[in-house]
Amino acid sequence: METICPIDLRCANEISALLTPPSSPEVQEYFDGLLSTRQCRDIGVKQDGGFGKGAYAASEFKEGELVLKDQMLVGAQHSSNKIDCLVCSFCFRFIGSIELQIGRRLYLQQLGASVNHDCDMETYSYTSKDCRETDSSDDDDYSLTKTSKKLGECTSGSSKTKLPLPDGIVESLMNSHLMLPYSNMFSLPQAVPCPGGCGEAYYCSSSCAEADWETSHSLLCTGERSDSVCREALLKFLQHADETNDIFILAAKAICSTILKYHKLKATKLEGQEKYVRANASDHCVLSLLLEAWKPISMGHKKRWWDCIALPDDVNSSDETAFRMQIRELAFRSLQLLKEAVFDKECEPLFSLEIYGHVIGMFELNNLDLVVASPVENYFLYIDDLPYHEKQEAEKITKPLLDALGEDYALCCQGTAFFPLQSCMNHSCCPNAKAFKREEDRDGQATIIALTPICKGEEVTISYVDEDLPFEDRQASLADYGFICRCPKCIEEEETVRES
Ligand SMILES: C[S@@+](CC[C@H](N)C(=O)[O-])C[C@H]1O[C@@H](n2cnc3c(N)ncnc32)[C@H](O)[C@@H]1O
Repeated sequence: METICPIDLRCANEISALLTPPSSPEVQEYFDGLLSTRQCRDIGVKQDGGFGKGAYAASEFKEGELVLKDQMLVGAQHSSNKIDCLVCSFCFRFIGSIELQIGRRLYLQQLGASVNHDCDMETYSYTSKDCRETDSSDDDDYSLTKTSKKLGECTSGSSKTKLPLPDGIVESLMNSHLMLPYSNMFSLPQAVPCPGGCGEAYYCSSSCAEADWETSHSLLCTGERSDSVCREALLKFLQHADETNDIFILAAKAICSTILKYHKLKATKLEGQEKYVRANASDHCVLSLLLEAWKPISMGHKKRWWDCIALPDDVNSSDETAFRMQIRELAFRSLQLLKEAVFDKECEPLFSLEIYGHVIGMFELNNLDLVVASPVENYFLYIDDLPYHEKQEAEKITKPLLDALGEDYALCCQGTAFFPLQSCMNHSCCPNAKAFKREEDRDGQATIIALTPICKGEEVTISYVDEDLPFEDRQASLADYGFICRCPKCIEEEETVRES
């Protein structure tokens, strides 16, 4: 495919440095540092097992034991899920109050914002065939990767008739005039608005607001105090991502966090220098600092998005080249909008299509569903469990709300996130660990539990696909990750298939 992005030519050397896989000692040092900050017992990341990096047990694990709780490096709530719940834009905790969560949902429902939620819209043919996202309430495991949503794909999809409420109820829920019985048992952090004034991002605390601002939101905020170059272009970029694939928002967060980190590193470096050196500091890219800022992204396994995305079922294999070209053009359109919005001359290589494609590809190959359980569900369950008289009394108020909300009355926060340690885990069709999202683990983190006893020194493996599928289906699904599985189960079943 010919080059369509001039930055790819102009910054070829820098791009090559950014995409060079880190050395083994660098990998070791980075992940050892990360592991020291995580809730985990004795695992390590090594780069030698034949499939690139892998995670290894540094001591024994018993069946059912927690192997790792990993925090996301970068994550985003699905655009379509934003009407279902109000969560902290940085840590994804539910915020406001039970009343606000219910009132806001009903208000948006009334506005007809959930019109797209009947999932009848035509699916966007550019997105992965494997948008295997299921309703998380029915599914206890994380699904690895392919979490980007198709246009019109929805999280709330109840077809059950929702009963309307009398006038004024929704408003009084939203402005806290109506207090629901027992809701004080489920208090949520107050919603802190974005300091940039976008009115889009809310937080559970000022520390989350500050952290998000410093990490990437100062560049991606559409408010008056935004540091973006052009707010109109930013709005266009966000709209384009909403309409096509919200994985672009994740890629923008990764690029912006690298830019902000680069400038912080540069400022720290200049701090100790003479005044005239600071005044004359060039605005040329200091590659060593850009590489340092890029380190967390450099550690992720990557391929170009248009090379690794699975061919959708409705695309004929004879049209594969044209399809991949379209995907690349879609990414280029998104990149152009992002560039107009937040371009930074010193970090120009980050705006090359090569880098953008690899960042999106990294999310495509590694991401897990992000799931945070709704406190609204717990609230209604609590009411349901009350002693008979208290329940009857409470339900005079809560029952009409439940009826108005419909059967998907308490949807989880759903999104997609990159978990750096979990993403080092290789696949096996007979895995010894599993990424769960049990009720108690729906907190936005990736929870890895031992499925079998794991010995010291053994590789920790998870299954990227449903390991109970027949051999051929498993291999077909794994082709999306660009490898053929040669685990003992596959070798055995391959022979059986060949013999039959
Ligand atoms: C989520 S990453 C796992 C970590 C990866 N090995 C790394 O170096 O970062 C997934 C990629 O690892 C490789 N991989 C994982 N499991 C494998 C297996 N059983 N056989 C061959 N390659 C595997 C494939 O390249 C796959 O796309």
